[in-house]
Amino acid sequence: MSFLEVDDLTVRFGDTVAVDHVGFAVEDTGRLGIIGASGSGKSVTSLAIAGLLSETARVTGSIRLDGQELVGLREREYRELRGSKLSMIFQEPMTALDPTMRVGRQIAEVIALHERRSGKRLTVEAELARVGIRDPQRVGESFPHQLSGGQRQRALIAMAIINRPGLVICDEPTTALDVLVQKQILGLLDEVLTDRAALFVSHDLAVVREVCRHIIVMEHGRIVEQGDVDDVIATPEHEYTARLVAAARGTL
Ligand SMILES: Nc1ncnc2c1ncn2[C@@H]1O[C@H](COP(=O)(O)OP(=O)(O)OP(=O)(O)O)[C@@H](O)[C@H]1O
Repeated sequence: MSFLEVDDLTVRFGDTVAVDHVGFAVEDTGRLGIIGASGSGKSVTSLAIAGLLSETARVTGSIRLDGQELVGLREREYRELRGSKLSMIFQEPMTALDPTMRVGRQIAEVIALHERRSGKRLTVEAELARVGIRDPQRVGESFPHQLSGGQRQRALIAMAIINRPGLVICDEPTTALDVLVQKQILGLLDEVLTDRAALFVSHDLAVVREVCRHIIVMEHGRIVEQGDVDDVIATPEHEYTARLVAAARGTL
């Protein structure tokens, strides 16, 4: 049994089929890249797994995390799960962080939840240092707008791994960053995702290749190709994948 097993997942918004009979599996230290153009269903797939779709979404099929069925779970149960077994890292850290609260306090809140559950003591400074922040005290005392984009994303990554979740879903985690900082954050993700399962959503093939061995390619809500990332890039079988690879030439 894989750590994450998605079978026959379909998500509808009214008559729109956003995700169409999708299935894949991720082992407990595996990493799967989900790639595709805008509107192909990447985000809806990851939001379905995290239980963060709007109430208008109709989800059918099966999502099993560590053996537990998630489709049909109540919001309260999902919240419990998001605080323990799974977490998400989004594109824009400015919207994911509370602009009115110092970063250290936001991290302390997640730590408090974790300590209540695990009994383990953690400190804000150690958690910020874990994600490569060199001056954790200053960063902890800052408001989000006083930090660089890279520092904000590091703070969010710290929050996402405090509970040591078995699955981390990264949705375009470096898209908002400039190329140099993007490289650093990808290096950090590569490090912090080592002992867990990860889903890595991106429209950028070069980014996915940095961190994932396996990818699925989505178009119009369906998986049109999957396999080893280097094989897919070298010999794309689907015409849509070939176009993605051609568009990414020069960055691969
Ligand atoms: N809340 C919603 N209500 C109605 N339709 C939605 C909703 N969320 C997503 N969709 C539709 O589902 C489809 C898939 O969207 P999704 O956001 O998963 O694409 P994506 O591949 O992640 O694209 P992007 O890279 O732009 O984020 C799109 O046609 C989108 O319009």
